[in-house]
Amino acid sequence: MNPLLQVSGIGKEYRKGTQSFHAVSQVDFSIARGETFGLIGESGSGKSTIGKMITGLEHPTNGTILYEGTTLWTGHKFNRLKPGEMQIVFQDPQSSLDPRMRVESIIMEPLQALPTTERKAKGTTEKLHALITRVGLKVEHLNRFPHEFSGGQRQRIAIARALITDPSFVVLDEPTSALDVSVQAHVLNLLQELKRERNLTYLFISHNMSVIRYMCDRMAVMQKGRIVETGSVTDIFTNPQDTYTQTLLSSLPSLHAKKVDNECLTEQSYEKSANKSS
Ligand SMILES: Nc1ncnc2c1ncn2[C@@H]1O[C@H](COP(=O)(O)OP(=O)(O)OP(=O)(O)O)[C@@H](O)[C@H]1O
Repeated sequence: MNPLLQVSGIGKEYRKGTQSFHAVSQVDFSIARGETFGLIGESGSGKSTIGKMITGLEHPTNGTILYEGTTLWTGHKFNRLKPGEMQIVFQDPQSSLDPRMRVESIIMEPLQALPTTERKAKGTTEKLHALITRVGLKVEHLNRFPHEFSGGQRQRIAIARALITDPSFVVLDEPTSALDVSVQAHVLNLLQELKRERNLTYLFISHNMSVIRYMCDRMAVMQKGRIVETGSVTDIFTNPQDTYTQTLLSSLPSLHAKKVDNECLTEQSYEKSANKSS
């Protein structure tokens, strides 16, 4: 079957004066429909730049990006195939939500990119109320401003905003890294449920191996702008081939540890937190 997204040889070079810096070099991967594909690597390894290039927020210096077999990045122009088809959720809802806008306007804003009939169909009061409730907030919250919410609630608003256009593909760029551990678990479980309910495909960016293991089917490990290893999460966790991947894995206390801290959330702790909330 053809992949939903295919990234081939993409690179991003930033220039400052006469200096140039390759943030991303020769990156290849593909994501099948319905899959969650993880990108992991240390800070500055190029993960966010890849997410931005796929969603058209940055233009690749070279390479190609295909979506449903159609070229997204043509080498000089980003072809947005269907408005709202692809969305992105950023790490920090504090800075990604406009503090002067009420929640209703924030969530509805992406619909502006859609043709009028589609905008009207997707932006009904009924759909808005169903969505805000589904992400765990209340209808009365629609009239409030971002500063009136906790970090976890703000990320739920960002998730609702990403889903209002009924996308098929969502880039999740460190969506829980700025949140408390117990809140992280709830938001990750919400993302899993929404994926199932809405047949979503995710590119999941994280620097946390445990989060990647919990969320993803396949993954790529990045170091200094390049992918050093790609494979199924199971294969990479049980038999890492690259020395950098081995180092990342060896820094995990234990995949079966009971310990819960900010750096390592185990699968067990997600389940425990999720059960507590239900
Ligand atoms: N607009 C820009 N201009 C110049 N350099 C940039 C720009 N955006 C990113 N970079 C540089 O590109 C490199 C990759 O950045 P990127 O944000 O993609 O890394 P990352 O792996 O997502 O890191 P983090 O986990 O810290 O977000 C970094 O060295 C960064 O400083």
